[in-house]
Amino acid sequence: MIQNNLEHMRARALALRLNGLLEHWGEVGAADWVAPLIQWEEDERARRSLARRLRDAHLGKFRALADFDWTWPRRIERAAIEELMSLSFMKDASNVVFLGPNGVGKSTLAMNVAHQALVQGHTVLFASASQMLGELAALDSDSMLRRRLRRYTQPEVLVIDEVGYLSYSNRHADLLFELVSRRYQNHSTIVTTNRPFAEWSEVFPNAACVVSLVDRLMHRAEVIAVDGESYRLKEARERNEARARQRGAKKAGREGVGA
Ligand SMILES: Nc1ncnc2c1ncn2[C@@H]1O[C@H](COP(=O)(O)OP(=O)(O)OP(=O)(O)O)[C@@H](O)[C@H]1O
Repeated sequence: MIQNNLEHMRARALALRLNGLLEHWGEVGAADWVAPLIQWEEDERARRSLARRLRDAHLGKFRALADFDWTWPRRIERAAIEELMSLSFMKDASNVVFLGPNGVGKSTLAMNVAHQALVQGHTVLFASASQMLGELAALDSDSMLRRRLRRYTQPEVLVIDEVGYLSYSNRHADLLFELVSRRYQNHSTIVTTNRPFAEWSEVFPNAACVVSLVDRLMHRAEVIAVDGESYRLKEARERNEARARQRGAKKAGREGVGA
């Protein structure tokens, strides 16, 4: 038992590359202070790794799933979304597509899944479709393009947000196809879009690669459809109603004092 424990601790020290400690393992391996030292080192490295991956992911601020109002959307598959949080879709590099109209929480849900992947130790990159494709299309040297494509190919989860709000050129379509092909069967891609795939030929008009692009994205993909009224509009309406009530209360107060 004690021997097993020592072996296990030595393996952890090896994984941490604590070479100085390993060099003197025969003398100090069984000492009381070794276990906490290894634990501190593991905790600190995990903390730094998460901080680094969070910084590189460019997720920005988002509402946590715990504060998501499941009763607001007319249609939402809560169980399917909660299942996504287990990240099982990443095991076979499946993709996820959040489909629905404006303001129903597609980006928020995608960001929650992406954040869960970060917490579980994966690398993530969040990008808006137009910013990403615009940036790639502006690169005129092949070597820069290859390098930049790698930035979007390597993360274990790439979120491409808001495909479909603008219409794109053939060059944009080719770049998205290139990216999706490189990630295909290697890493998961999460897409948010307001347009069903049947309409992507309008998002990428005249682009020859649209059918192949959709084919690769959809080969292994879970489509999560969310439908309903915009939560942004709901919040704006509630803010206006609260302001109107405040104004009404102030007016009533003034009239009350004057009376
Ligand atoms: N059901 C919900 N409960 C709580 N907040 C929500 C809900 N749905 C959306 N929101 C909030 O509304 C705002 C808009 O949501 P989000 O950007 O995720 O929607 P979207 O579907 O991606 O919209 P768009 O397509 O316009 O980008 C965010 O601040 C988000 O936190």
